[in-house]
Amino acid sequence: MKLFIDRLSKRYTKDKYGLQDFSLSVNQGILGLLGPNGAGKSTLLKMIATISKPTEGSILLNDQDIVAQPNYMREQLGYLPQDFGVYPNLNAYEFLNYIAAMKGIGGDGLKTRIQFLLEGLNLIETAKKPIGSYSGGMRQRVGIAQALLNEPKVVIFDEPTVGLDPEERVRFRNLISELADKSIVILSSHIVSDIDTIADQVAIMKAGSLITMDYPEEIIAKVKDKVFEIDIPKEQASDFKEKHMVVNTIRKKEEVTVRYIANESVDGSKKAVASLEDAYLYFTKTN
Ligand SMILES: Nc1ncnc2c1ncn2[C@@H]1O[C@H](COP(=O)(O)OP(=O)(O)OP(=O)(O)O)[C@@H](O)[C@H]1O
Repeated sequence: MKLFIDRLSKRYTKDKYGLQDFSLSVNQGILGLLGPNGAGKSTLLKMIATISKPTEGSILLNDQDIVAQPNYMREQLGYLPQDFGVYPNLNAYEFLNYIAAMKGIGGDGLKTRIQFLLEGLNLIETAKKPIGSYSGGMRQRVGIAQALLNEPKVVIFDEPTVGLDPEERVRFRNLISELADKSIVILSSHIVSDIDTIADQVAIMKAGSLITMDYPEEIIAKVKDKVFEIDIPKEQASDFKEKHMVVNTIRKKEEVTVRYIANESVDGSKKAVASLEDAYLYFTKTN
């Protein structure tokens, strides 16, 4: 599988671009798309999912132009949109069978597949109750299940972990890791911890553009000499925050430990081991 995106742009109004001049190439595995609100993640994912058309540029799946031939993508696609809607009166079995019918999936394997997904997503116990009675996290898991019904070769999840508790996140990760051996999986989030343990590669976006894309360890390496920690009196913390790019502060009894990013450290600081969170902040705040 190979997805190739070349100079893709989406213009919403005369001078409003949701995405501009965006290029990337991915093969099998998990790509984590990170970016703050409004970065253009959903705009990009909708175009890859053939829900919306680019203003400029091309998207090729295995060298096939999917803007001109969206069915080539649709046949192989599993998509969880950000605003996933459900039919509240259907239970999970009925809903998944309905989606399967819409997608033209049937045959002997369907029942087993639905059972496998409901088990993998911890939905078996509630699967016979109407979806309208589910919590937000449970609905999200039904959304994940519907995207995986057809054993897709391209899986697109727009903010999949919204509403999932830590245990469900682990289940989700396990399910996705298995998929990624054979498929291209693209996940978006604005929360670094949702992405960092699962993604093979990470793309950081901001204001409709790709800032950087690489293996997580390579992205972290780019900030490895720029992350520091310093203990300062509590009353100096807000002044320090104004002058430096602060990642977080840990309050102690008398003082606070401030983690910050800078090209040169302040006297009294010690170097910290950089994380993807640090790199994300660095790339989205300085570029
Ligand atoms: N239908 C639309 N019409 C006009 N502008 C839009 C439309 N959809 C998105 N935008 C704008 O395009 C930009 C990118 O939005 P997009 O939803 O792709 O970002 P995002 O990274 O997915 O953000 P979020 O995490 O908040 O969903 C934003 O400035 C947004 O306001």
